[in-house]
Amino acid sequence: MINTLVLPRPSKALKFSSTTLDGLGKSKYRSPKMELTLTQPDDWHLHLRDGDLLQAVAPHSANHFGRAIVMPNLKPPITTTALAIAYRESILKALPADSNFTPLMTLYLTDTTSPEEIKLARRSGVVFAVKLYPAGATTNSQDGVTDLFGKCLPVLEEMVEQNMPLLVHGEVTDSTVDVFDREKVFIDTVLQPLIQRLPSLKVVMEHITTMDAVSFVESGEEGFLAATVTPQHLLLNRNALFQGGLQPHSYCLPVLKREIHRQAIVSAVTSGSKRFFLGTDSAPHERRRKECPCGCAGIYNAPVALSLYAKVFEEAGALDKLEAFTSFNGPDFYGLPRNTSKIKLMKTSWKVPESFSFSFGDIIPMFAGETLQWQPCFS
Ligand SMILES: NC(=O)N[C@@H](CC(=O)O)C(=O)O
Ligand SMILES: [Zn+2]
Ligand SMILES: [Zn+2]
Repeated sequence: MINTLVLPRPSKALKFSSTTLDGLGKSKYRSPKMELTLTQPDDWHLHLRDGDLLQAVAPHSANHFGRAIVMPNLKPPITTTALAIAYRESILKALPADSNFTPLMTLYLTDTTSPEEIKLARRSGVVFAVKLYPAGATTNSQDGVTDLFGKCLPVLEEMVEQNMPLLVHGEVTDSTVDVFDREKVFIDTVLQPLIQRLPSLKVVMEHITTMDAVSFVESGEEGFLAATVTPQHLLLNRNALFQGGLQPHSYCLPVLKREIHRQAIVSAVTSGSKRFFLGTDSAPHERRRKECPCGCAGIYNAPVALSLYAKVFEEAGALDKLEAFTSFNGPDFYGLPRNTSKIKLMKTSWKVPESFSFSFGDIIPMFAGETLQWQPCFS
């Protein structure tokens, strides 16, 4: 299925602009009028959290995405199939009544995860991957793996048996390694040896940030090695962290890198390669946990992600490649059916809210208060 770029369709566009676009009046509608019709996208890397945060953010993802790989780094983490089943139930309860959103659950790998747990996960039908957090690498990773080859080989071998993908936060945690080099060193010291040892293990390198990761993924076996890519790593370089002062809402892990890396990632995803697919890494934290002396890592992008991906592909002159990235490459890699429903993106200016306010606090979205050009809408 090829995505359709229709230009112009004035009457339909105006109808959408007045009735279905959030907070948007006809007066803001700009020419030339364009709309993109895409097979409904999925998000292959999402943090939905739990409790109040889950209630707050689940509708944003459910509005735009059909399915999402839900990350297991809760406190305490989702380390068993039983916990994943219970977490899935609470996600389903947090969704709007008419939502068809499907959470695809993951297990948090630890030094003590058993091969039997992988069998249970596969049999459950609701767990679709296992997530590797090197202990100490990122938010809520303290229970992660301390020694992958020393502690986890039997589990990884069982994952090969069960055709269960390993999703990887690809950074070393050695404090003597420069924070901007941690992804590259992880590729050289962990991922390369892992793939050599277990070539039939399906591996997704999550939220890639460097040209080194691009080359590594491109050199792997298609169908066995792939990567998710976030809006922030496509649109921002490390200057964004210090633009006019310290910018906590641009801080995520792996940290933003140099412009040359951003460009390599843009080239990779807009090339049409099947090895790269949409994973927002939308990672909400309450404002007071970001704007504080030791602010935590994570960017909340669920409400803006599709607009931002469209912007990247448009600026690269590759809108014809957008749909494969948002809607085909992910399910194809996971061996799941592609979605059949469609969504539309309208080329129209809209302002990103400054914040989302809830009784428990505020969440600041990526590009808060800025004007974007593509807006998802539903007819
Ligand atoms: N990306 C982030 O900066 N943070 C994520 C964890 C992760 O994906 O590494 C989070 O859970 O907040
Ligand atoms: Zn991560
Ligand atoms: Zn993440």
